Amino acid sequence: MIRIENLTKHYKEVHALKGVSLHVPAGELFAYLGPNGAGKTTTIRILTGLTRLSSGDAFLNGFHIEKNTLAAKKQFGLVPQSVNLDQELTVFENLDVHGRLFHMAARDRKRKISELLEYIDLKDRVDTQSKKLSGGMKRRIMIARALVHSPRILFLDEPTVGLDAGIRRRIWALIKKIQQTGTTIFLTTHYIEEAEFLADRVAFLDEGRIVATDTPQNLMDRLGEWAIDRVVDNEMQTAYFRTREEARDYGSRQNESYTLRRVNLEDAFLALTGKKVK
Ligand SMILES: Nc1ncnc2c1ncn2[C@@H]1O[C@H](COP(=O)(O)OP(=O)(O)OP(=O)(O)O)[C@@H](O)[C@H]1O
Repeated sequence: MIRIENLTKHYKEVHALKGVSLHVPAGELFAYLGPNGAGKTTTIRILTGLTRLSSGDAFLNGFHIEKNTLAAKKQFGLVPQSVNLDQELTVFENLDVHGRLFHMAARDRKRKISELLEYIDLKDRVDTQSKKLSGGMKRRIMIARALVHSPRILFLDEPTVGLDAGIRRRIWALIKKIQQTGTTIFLTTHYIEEAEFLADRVAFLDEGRIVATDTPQNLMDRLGEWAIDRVVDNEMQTAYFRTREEARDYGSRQNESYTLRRVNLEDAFLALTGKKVK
């Protein structure tokens, strides 16, 4: 559904993408994970026609993004990182404008908007001015807006950035629900637990290069199941183990106090790049 081949992007002397290739099959929820500046937004901007690529190819549902732009643009909905609803317009008007851009008939727009507001549990806000909504509601409305024209692919750029933990979980539930309708979802995040919870597969992006692509479980299994953290000479050191017993045994032989915990995706990223995601 999404195919990227050897994609590069230069902004003058900055090499934001240095040859990214990946394939996301239909229906998959794919997370693109990396620290600030890794190139996540640049990739989404290229795929959605907001920035031109420097070299390489990219296809959405078989349509080349620069040779068959119009058809490619119909394949996706985009939820950008920052809130860009028209604050003066009502919820209905914000969604309706989007439907008009895709030349949907008035009756179809009305039906689809009502269906989507029901789906995201905000039907009672249909006539509310967008500026009166909470941050979490605005995010849900932006997701609904991206779905008005029934795209096959949904791009979510940091969909829960700045939201508190409870609201973040609500958005996660909505994203899972959308995937269950068969939509392919491409999500960027620097919240490790978001990728771990949501994604079928994850790509780790570091300085414009993909360093690993796999399921969250396989990426973590490369290290083991248990980790021991301890502070040695003011530095955190982590050791990995297959079993809890091995880890406990190791811990009991150390002079310092230690913390025993399960391996997470952050460990996998750190092991591959030497960096933390956050
Ligand atoms: N318009 C631009 N002009 C020049 N450099 C840019 C531009 N947009 C991005 N960059 C640079 O390209 C690199 C990748 O940026 P990008 O925004 O894609 O990263 P990101 O992984 O999305 O980070 P974040 O999590 O902060 O959004 C960074 O070094 C950034 O400074």
